Amino acid sequence: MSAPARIGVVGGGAWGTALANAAALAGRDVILWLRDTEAAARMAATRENAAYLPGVPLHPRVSPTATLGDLAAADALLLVTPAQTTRAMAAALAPVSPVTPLVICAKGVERETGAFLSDAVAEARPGAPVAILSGPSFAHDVARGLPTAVTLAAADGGLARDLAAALSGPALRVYHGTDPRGVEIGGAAKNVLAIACGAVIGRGLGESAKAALMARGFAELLRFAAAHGARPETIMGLSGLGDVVLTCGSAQSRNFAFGERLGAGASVAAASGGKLVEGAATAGALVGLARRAGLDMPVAEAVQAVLSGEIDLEGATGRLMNRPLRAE
Ligand SMILES: NC(=O)c1ccc[n+]([C@@H]2O[C@H](COP(=O)([O-])OP(=O)(O)OC[C@H]3O[C@@H](n4cnc5c(N)ncnc54)[C@H](O)[C@@H]3O)[C@@H](O)[C@H]2O)c1
Ligand SMILES: O=P(O)(O)OC[C@H](O)CO
Repeated sequence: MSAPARIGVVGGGAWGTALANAAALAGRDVILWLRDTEAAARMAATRENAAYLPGVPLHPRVSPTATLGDLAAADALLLVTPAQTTRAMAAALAPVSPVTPLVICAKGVERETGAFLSDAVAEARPGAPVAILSGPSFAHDVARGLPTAVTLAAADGGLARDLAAALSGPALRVYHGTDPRGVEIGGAAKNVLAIACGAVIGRGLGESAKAALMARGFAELLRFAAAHGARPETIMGLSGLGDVVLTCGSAQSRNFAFGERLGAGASVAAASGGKLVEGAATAGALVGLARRAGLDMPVAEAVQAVLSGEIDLEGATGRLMNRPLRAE
């Protein structure tokens, strides 16, 4: 494909709006679809997404809409609703734009089926090219034009290159690649690890413990990725290591903040503060995939055991610290 001129963004939360602004800054015309008609009208009138990105002006090239059919004019579609809704969104788009390339920007694994999002989307919308965009990127940073870099990968390297060029702008540098599995695994798994790191800080176990957990969690991410056909260099890049460092090191992350509140004694139900916590939705599916592949993922297992109420945080810490000693 040649570089797409019009980008459709599906989902008007924090990340969808930030990506819409970034694509507009990159020179694209952007159709931003929201499911809520009133919210779309309000955004069009006020030129601001007050619910998710207050104080950030919407770029003039971004047109909010609640009409799914408007997305038919787009040359590429970014899927930016929560991971657990990605399959349904892709299916809803099938009649509107059956072959338009889809870029999955959500981070997670399907809870019900254990499917990677690229497989879920391919099933829901066969025949349409699929790409993944992921990397260290807080919506509030990107929306304010602060610089970062992410990776966009697709099986078709030419498609990935064209899409990356279309979305790259003054503050968002989009690298391209041909390992979509590696990119999606990094984005999904780092959220689970960030919950664990947040919990360590919330319990007052210290920065040394957090660093040790991050490193061991990263080792299990590498094992998981290799067993699922991803390339190690992808995991060492922006969408793996880059996003682990960001998300596990900042209370700006919703996953980290959720873990931190759990560590401080909040219940699982209360700890999200009503925000989207993708790692909580993905932990069980990630652990299920690891078990099926015969992989040892003690950090992800500990997160899932705490979330399911099987053990408390003290029990999880004891379990991790008392594992048999082994070579690194
Ligand atoms: N916020 C970030 O910094 C950031 C950065 C990179 C990736 N992501 C990923 O992007 C995805 C979305 O995150 P977000 O931060 O935009 O979340 P958000 O909570 O800010 O917004 C989610 C949006 O999706 C909409 N939505 C929810 N369910 C829907 C459904 N069934 N159908 C249609 N729309 C629905 C909501 O109304 C809302 O507009 C997540 O997978 C997240 O991991 C977020
Ligand atoms: O706020 P979080 O934890 O969903 O993280 C946002 C992004 O994924 C960071 O790259």
